[in-house]
Amino acid sequence: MASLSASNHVARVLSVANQLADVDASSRIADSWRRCLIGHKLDPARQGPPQTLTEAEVRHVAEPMEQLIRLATPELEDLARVLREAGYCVNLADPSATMLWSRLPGPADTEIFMRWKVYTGSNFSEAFEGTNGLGTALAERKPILVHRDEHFRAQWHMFSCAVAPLFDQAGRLAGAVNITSCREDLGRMAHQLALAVTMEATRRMEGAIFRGHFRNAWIATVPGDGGSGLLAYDDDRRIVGACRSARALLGLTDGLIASGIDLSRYVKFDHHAARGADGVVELRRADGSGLGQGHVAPPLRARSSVRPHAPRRDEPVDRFDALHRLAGRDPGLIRSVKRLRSIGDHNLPVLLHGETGVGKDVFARAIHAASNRARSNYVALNCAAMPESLIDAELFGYEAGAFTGARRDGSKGLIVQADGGTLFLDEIGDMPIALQTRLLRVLENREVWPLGALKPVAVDIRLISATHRDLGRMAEEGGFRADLYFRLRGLEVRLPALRERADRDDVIRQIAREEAPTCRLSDQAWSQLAAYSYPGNMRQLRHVLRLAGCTAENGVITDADLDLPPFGKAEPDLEAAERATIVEALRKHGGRVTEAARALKLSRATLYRKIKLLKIETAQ
Ligand SMILES: Nc1ncnc2c1ncn2[C@@H]1O[C@H](COP(=O)(O)OP(=O)(O)OP(=O)(O)O)[C@@H](O)[C@H]1O
Repeated sequence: MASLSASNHVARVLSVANQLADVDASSRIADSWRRCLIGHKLDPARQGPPQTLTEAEVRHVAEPMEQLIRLATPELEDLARVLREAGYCVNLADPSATMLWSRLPGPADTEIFMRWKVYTGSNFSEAFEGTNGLGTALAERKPILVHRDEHFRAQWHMFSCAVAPLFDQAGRLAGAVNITSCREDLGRMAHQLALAVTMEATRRMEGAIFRGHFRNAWIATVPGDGGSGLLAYDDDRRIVGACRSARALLGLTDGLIASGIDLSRYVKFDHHAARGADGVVELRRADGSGLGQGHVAPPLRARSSVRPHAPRRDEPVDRFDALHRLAGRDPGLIRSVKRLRSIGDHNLPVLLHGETGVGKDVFARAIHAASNRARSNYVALNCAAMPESLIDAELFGYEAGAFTGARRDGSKGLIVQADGGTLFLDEIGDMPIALQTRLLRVLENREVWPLGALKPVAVDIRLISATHRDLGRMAEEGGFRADLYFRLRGLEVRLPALRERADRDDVIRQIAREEAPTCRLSDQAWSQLAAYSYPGNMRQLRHVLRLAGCTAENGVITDADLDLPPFGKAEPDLEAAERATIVEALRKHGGRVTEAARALKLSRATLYRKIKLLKIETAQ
């Protein structure tokens, strides 16, 4: 098909979509153009790059697919090697058409992919970019070639994309494999061949993903017209998994698989022969009719006795993942997580310090999840929210009839409930002095005396406490027991206010995605969000964006949708202002103290002194 000028292309798209002309575009392309014009209300003449995520955002999006990507990578690398010479770039995208893995071809072709952002992080969903290989294959869940001016937007006409959707071990759409070329010398036929190669490679990826997922099960390969299917079954010959083809071939559903249905109801073969050297077997249906020659492979655990032990790389997942996610790219927080990691499973108390809404509770939960106590209780109490007598009873417990109004059978108390796990005491600075003394005794003796009890109860707890107050100063001034303060701060972690975070923009983007996933931010809205000081920190940002997501029109959050009340103008806080200025200067200069000092017109030594005095976290 000859390349058309942009305006001709627009006229052509309009006539196809309005069914005024019978054009030479295939019916799938014409259907997609109609979806783009009428359903997504896209303009074929619009120009501009695709939406692209930052590195941190890509990491966040890719996280749930980490195991799948790892299992598919060897095949993806092979495909990229085979197609590199022909100038194709190769990408793996998630179901929303965001590229999460890419290999660019040689230097001659790479520049154009970079210029047009055909790389990791870019999103090619049909709803944004119009008809294109990735977006359309994912919308239709079918392989497709979108050749040059079959693209909806004229700006993509230099590219040809061939894409095969990728299905996971349960037959669900997990993403798609894309190959894109901008070589003018390659015609449609060449791209059709490359699409066939890509579809084959994608089937092998699906096999690797299935086998990796069901590595502890027996795997039967069942021949079929539309490609062979994979069935996983356990030692009792109950089906535990089936790939998309096997489901279609044998009529298996999630419900049947979840019920642990017998393999013999679907496939029969000689199990003794299946354990032979090559695992090749004759397969029959339950009614005795032949299915053809198949293959059975034993579980990996069985194979590991004859093979060198294969590393189980798809085993979970770093316990510290949640903490790393919360730390984002803030250097101070990253250092704190490193320190937490280095103390390992030692039962060191942690004191979290930070303003309201910075995430002290979620951070405490993440510390618990990263510890060897993760499977035991996490028990939390907010000391500011209760009167002294109630904290006493809640925390330390009491015997039956210990006081008027007590529960008839007494109460174990939160400390005992947290035995073996973690106790989180929020707003510890508000704990009355008498209770501080009792708590100190618990920490020193590792036992609790419930009110009215005749003997103590031994406990093993990890204590995490949190405060927005300056406990050190309170201890100096007698408002908090100094010995308890030192006991609590085995490790002190300062959670910065949102306005101080070096990765503030990342956090705003991430929370916008979570709270208003179908909206985008206008430039003015973005400027306001980035400049605001957030007295309520993450909690406030979440609320603001949640509300904005509800009021936004046409999927765009504007500044009018943002409820950001003026803050901090009434009482100038000189220390906070100085702190904020220094933090901002450090942020601007990538945490480099010398450069920040120069910008602030201070000597390096003075800046260091102020950093120490104001307890500012730096990357150095
Ligand atoms: N790093 C983060 N990224 C995104 N959201 C976060 C982050 N940290 C906290 N939040 C969100 O901010 C809100 C407040 O968090 P949390 O309750 O842990 O704060 P807090 O410091 O304990 O507040 P308070 O001192 O008022 O009890 C929650 O909705 C939480 O999910």
